[in-house]
Amino acid sequence: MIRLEHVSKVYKTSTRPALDDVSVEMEKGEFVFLIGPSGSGKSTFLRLLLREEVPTRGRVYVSNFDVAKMSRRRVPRLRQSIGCVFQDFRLLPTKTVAENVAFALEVIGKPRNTIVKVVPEVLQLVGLDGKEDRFPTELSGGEQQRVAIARAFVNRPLVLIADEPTGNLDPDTSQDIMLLLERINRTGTTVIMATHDHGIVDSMRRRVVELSYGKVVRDDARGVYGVGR
Ligand SMILES: Nc1ncnc2c1ncn2[C@@H]1O[C@H](COP(=O)(O)OP(=O)(O)OP(=O)(O)O)[C@@H](O)[C@H]1O
Repeated sequence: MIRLEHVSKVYKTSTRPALDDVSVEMEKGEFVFLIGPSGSGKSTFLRLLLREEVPTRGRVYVSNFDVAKMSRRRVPRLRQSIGCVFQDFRLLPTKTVAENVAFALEVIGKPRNTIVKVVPEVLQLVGLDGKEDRFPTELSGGEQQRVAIARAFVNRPLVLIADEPTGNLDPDTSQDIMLLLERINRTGTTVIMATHDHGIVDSMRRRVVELSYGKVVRDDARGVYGVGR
């Protein structure tokens, strides 16, 4: 599903590689935590999957996309197969909950009758039925993240990338968001989550890929956040 082969990334303004000869493979349906200290390369890893950056060396494959080599014209198709969730939710403030989710389908040209059918379904899946007409400012942080997850998932992506999705949430709300990401993962969607949250990683016991100075220093099938720390 996802394969990086000897990937290095050196940003133009930097001498030290942000990623340094990374080779890793993730299967369809896996749940993978990407961990490591600030600056270790997690966001760079995720940006390469989305073709927001191209590697300096190496190959990146997502599903049947040769991400680094594909033409610019095909990039929107790649991005349609990857849903994204961020720490700061990134909702459109002037749109309601339902409109935020519908917008993700409108921009890729889905027909109206599909949109009116699937938006309520996904809002129910994330536990937001009854709140479809609220604006983001009228929601708690946890609810806003649910909207963001609904928006990321409504097009049934192959992969869901979550970059610190619980970074702005309290522990109980974080736990609820993790249950939701697990539920999405059970539908067969590969989930890759960058996080600094020890508690979540330790309680879920999923695959843990640890980066340090741009290198993969650990890859455990049912890992915890810190080994020997
Ligand atoms: N656009 C950029 N231009 C130059 N250097 C960059 C750029 N983006 C990231 N870097 C550098 O690349 C390295 C890896 O950064 P990256 O953001 O991937 O780390 P991270 O593990 O996601 O960190 P954090 O946990 O703080 O989000 C860092 O040294 C960072 O300063």
